[in-house]
Amino acid sequence: MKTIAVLPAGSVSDEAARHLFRGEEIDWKHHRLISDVFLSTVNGISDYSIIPIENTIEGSVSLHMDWLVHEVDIPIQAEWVYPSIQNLIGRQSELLNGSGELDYSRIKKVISHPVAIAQCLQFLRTHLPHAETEHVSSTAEGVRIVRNNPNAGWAAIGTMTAAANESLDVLARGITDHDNNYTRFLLVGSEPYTARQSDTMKTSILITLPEDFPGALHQVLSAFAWRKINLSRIESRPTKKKLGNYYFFIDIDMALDTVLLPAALQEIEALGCQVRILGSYPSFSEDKIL
Ligand SMILES: O=C(O)C(=O)C[C@]1(C(=O)O)C=C[C@@H](O)C=C1
Repeated sequence: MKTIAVLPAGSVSDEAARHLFRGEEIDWKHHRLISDVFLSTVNGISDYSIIPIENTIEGSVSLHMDWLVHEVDIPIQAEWVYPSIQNLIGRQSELLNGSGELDYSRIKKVISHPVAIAQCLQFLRTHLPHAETEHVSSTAEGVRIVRNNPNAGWAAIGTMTAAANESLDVLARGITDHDNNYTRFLLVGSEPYTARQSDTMKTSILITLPEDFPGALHQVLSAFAWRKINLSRIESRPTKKKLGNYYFFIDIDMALDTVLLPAALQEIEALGCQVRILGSYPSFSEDKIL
């Protein structure tokens, strides 16, 4: 049986993980903090960790990308997308006005993961402009805090699963700014993921450019372009070593052993760039796994 580390039960990560591994018997290790999710696999307690990496509305989850690059060295073994459906959760009985209707003005604080709050800004501006927001380590953690603090006038943003787990009410359903709100998740660990096959493979690499080499990025991109190698993402992040120094996180739409790719990477190394392979893995789009 595989052991998999993930954010708490009822988080979007937990729902997404159960979806990818449906039908399999898994020993789930739930952690409050994403750092502990990573470390569980680093320390050999889990076979894999589940990491949310990018969201339709909010973009890349920088903290998680930085952990993947700076703090740990575990390969990516799969990626998949899963819908992030957020709801306003609380205790309805505490929030009714004299006519027995839900009264948003009674909600003083909304607690959730910062990425989930960012996905629901229009709803918050429209219905809860007076409420303060508090960031916590997962949507499920926010729901747990609301459950533990009755009569405080607090609500959380989270999943229907978390509301059911904590016996709270769903005060408003589907409150994200856009309906097509998906999160891309990574499965990291030392063993390849073989439970499902995908006809789409990806390779993620990290490129550090040589200093004082005008046009280096242009030359790197040319190495892919003239071979007609498609890149699905390119993003710069600070190296954290010197102000103004960046590395480039690049997703390539092919497996590492595809004929053209090793030659492109050799060409890039010959320019004096450092290339780190973060993984070569199957990619599952929502219509393939839903
Ligand atoms: O807090 C959760 O439920 C998570 O799984 C984390 C996370 C994230 O880190 O982006 C994942 C997806 C959601 O859209 C919001 C938060």
